[in-house]
Amino acid sequence: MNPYIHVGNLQVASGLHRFLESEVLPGTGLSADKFWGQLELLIDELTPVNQALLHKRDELQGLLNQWHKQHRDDFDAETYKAYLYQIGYLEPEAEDFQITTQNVDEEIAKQSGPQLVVPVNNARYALNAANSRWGSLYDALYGTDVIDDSDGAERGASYNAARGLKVIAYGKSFLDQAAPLTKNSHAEVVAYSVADGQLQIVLTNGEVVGLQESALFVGYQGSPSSPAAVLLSNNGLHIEIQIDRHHRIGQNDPAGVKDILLEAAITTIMDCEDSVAAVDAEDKVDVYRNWLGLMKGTLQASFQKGDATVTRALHSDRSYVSAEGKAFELPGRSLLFVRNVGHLMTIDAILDRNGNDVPEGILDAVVTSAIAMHDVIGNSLYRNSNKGSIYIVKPKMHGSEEVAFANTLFNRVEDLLGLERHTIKIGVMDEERRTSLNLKACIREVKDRIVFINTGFLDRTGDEMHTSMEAGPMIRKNQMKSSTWLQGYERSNVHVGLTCGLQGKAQIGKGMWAMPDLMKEMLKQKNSQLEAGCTTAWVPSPTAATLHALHYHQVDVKEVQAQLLKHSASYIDQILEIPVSPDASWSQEEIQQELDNNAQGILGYVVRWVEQGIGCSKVPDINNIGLMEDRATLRISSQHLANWLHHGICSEEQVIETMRRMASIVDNQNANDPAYRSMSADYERSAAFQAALELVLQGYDQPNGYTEPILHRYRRAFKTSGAALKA
Ligand SMILES: CC(=O)SCCNC(=O)CCNC(=O)[C@H](O)C(C)(C)COP(=O)(O)OP(=O)(O)OC[C@H]1O[C@@H](n2cnc3c(N)ncnc32)[C@H](O)[C@@H]1OP(=O)(O)O
Ligand SMILES: O=CC(=O)O
Ligand SMILES: [Mg+2]
Repeated sequence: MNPYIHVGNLQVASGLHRFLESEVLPGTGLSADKFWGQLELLIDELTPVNQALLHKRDELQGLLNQWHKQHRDDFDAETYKAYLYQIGYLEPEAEDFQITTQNVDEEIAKQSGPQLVVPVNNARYALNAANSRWGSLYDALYGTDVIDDSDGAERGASYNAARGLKVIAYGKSFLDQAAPLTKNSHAEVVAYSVADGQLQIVLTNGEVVGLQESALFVGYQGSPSSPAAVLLSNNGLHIEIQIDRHHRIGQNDPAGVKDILLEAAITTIMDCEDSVAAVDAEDKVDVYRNWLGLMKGTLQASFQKGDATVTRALHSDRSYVSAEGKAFELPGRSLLFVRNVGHLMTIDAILDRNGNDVPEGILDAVVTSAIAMHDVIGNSLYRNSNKGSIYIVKPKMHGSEEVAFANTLFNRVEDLLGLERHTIKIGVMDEERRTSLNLKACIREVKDRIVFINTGFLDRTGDEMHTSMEAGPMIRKNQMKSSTWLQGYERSNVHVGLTCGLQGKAQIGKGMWAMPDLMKEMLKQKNSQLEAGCTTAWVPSPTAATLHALHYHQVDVKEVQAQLLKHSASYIDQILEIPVSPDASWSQEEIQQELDNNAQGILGYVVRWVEQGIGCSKVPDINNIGLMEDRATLRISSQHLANWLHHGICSEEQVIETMRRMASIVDNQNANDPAYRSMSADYERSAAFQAALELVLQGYDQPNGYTEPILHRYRRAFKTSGAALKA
């Protein structure tokens, strides 16, 4: 436990105090005295506002519970809607406006491409993510199920040439789609060269051809007659054809192509929130220190990979010669956002004048912005924002008052740090029902600093269930994605974003692909997000970013948005359609299957969260498909069980029996992890098991169905008593 240092009326955990005074503030031009003094004022003034907003959430939830209880047998959509207006849950339609955000980097304002999310406290992954601006298409194809195993093309311990041939064929057909030749195929090319500013391409039959659209050729590396790389640009994303006739792949390729490098994760979210388990000052400093390393460009991670020790650092920019013969560079790294936590939690890293924990969202805003000042003022080995902006993603806000509060907080942080107004930009997660319904009013509150809206459909599904908990038993989890409310929410988000003028100025983002191993399926499905008008969509890994980049070569998002802008619509009625089952007529087998699946996901995730401090895990579902689980997916599973329990679809005994049975399965799944503690050995003494059970049995009472309060409590207890429990 960190002892506290008294600064003014604040008490600051000594580890955090040391970190701020000796690592963050030096080089920013800020004096520690001024920093602490201003922080105290900010905490004094904004904490009560934050608390009042949380109080309003509870009040509204209470009113909704009551209304649904009274109208179970006579639900009427119009009466319901009128009531939502009456209690202020639905806000009056905001007047038309256009956002006016300035100094937004091209990656956000102009380029459409994948957005990667990564737990920032994992330096190895965070660096990998930052470097995922470019990804090897050949590696991404070879290593995933996009290439099938038939005809001797399985993945094995060593390179399989049969699989390699399929990869190369896929890569060349991608080039034919993104940058077609005037004749024939990239598969028939024997040489790429540059002459008179044009790409010249020699085919196997000796014919010299060019690109159908010659402007797609934008540069090269090496000599014009025998380039080491040919750089193309399509739909605003770059493609680098890498040539090396001595390389083990290039030597067997007629044109010497060894790889196709794709511009992939254009932006990355360094996550302090749902993929991270940070419950005290010590954890928060770990989170912040990696963000500092990224903002100063100094972060490194050393780890064992096979027999080798790898040291990973940030990549530098990439150098090319343009078609006209001028040297130029392209960014080597993804543009970084940082996701702060929401308004809900407090943390004892700092105690206020009354000795109370401070709101964690306030702490995050101050510290992550102070850290990002190193980038803004040029204290960094590499530049993140060329426009001098700080990009913060703010999650889990409910309605426009809460967004206005985030705006006030960011104003205050700018004043504290001496930054120009609106240096701190905001990405608004549209992931709570009250925000989806009032999105226009929400955007209006931050119209001078907004740089994205994003449909976080996972949290949003959790909120959907909790908000309407009393309306009845919810449909099964896997039916949610095709339900009316969710379709309406996705469409509405794009529509509202476009009408508020986000195109060309800010991202309209869509949610996570949560099946990290099913890349073939992702390639089939995830282009639909672009066809629905988003400029970016979330991926869980660098490999997924590289593969998802293919979609942006297929779909011209600008064109899609131009078409969508021609239509006006309101989706409120669709969003308000509550996903309760009309008859709840599931068989006992179906019910048990749903319980098993939810319980397995909850336990598999919670056990690593509570006992190992891992905030994002790949957990097999009952069909053995590895799912990305984070706090948002936990919110869904726990709320779903809580809802069925509340409505008597299952009993408490059945939940406990299911959880116990699934705990054994999860134990077996983790059998090879030496740090793992069995849950089934002693359910009563297993902190993870008890936390998982409480998330369900007490799920009804959790604020908005959030999982943080229970997770934090158990993790903190485990951190102090864990050693004893392990013995
Ligand atoms: C609802 C929401 O809020 S979604 C947003 C929160 N979710 C996320 O941030 C998801 C982030 N993704 C992850 O944490 C991981 O991909 C997981 C937990 C899903 C799977 O992790 P693992 O089981 O370790 O993945 P796997 O073994 O397949 O791959 C590991 C490799 O991929 C890399 N990797 C995986 N995910 C990421 C990532 N998000 N960013 C960077 N690198 C990554 C690792 O660096 C590692 O490569 P290395 O050995 O070269 O370092
Ligand atoms: O944060 C993303 C979500 O889906 O929730
Ligand atoms: Mg979320």
